[in-house]
Amino acid sequence: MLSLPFIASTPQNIKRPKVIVPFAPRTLDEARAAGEWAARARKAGADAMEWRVDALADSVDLLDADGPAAQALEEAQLAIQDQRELPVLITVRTAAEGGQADLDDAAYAKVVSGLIRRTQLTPPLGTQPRIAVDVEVDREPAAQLCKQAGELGVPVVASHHDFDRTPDTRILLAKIRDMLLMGADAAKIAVMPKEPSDVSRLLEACASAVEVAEVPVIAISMGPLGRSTRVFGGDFGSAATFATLGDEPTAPGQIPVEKLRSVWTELY
Ligand SMILES: O=C1C[C@@](O)(C(=O)O)C[C@@H](O)[C@@H]1O
Repeated sequence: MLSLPFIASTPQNIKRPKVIVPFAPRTLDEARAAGEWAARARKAGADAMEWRVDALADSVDLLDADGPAAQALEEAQLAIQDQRELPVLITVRTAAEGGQADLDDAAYAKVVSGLIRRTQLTPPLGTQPRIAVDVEVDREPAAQLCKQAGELGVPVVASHHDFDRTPDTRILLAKIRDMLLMGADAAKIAVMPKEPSDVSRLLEACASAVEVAEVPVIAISMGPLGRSTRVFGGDFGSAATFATLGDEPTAPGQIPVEKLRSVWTELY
């Protein structure tokens, strides 16, 4: 298994999942503030940041592998590394899964593959990878992207989102199994509950996946109804949770990182 420093992987700290705070700049100017933003995130208690590259989709061409978005990302990663290396999860969330990047499978493969290649070049020689890449398991090139990342030593957090419903438990577990078969270094599911039993079912699926998976599992129930999973998901084996840094949430139900920390400090 590849090391994935921003994901809790030992039973001792599982109750306090790692906190990943999304950074979603919409313009290159906003992206240039990444180093500063990372410093604030670290101070507020983030264990890692997620760079939502898809948020740039309206202002730059994500498909241009050597274009401004890729260069901004590289500059920003260097700036972030100066901030005592807050680990980064790089995500291109497609419109099909609630993101801003309206890409077909071929375009998704091109953008993510380009990021994997650049990511591999970014950490200074001889240091551990501190950067992982999100791969949506439902995109046709997912397996090929996981393979490429594995060959280049870039950890993959495979993901599946459903903003409309919580699929059957059988489907949730099959998604996680697909992620593991593709060689992902972590498996993440974020789904929308319609009723309380959807939330408990998601947590149950998480707990049973954790028993067999050899990599960290992240399970999130979104929206106000699913908020408990963002706070107490660790009790069911979920290895990480996403929280805001005073910015707009990147998914419904996210809570501020400071609030999350203070609840945990009181309870655990
Ligand atoms: O996969 C996830 C989880 C998430 O959707 C959430 O529900 O917090 C937020 C996204 O930014 C991230 O890529």
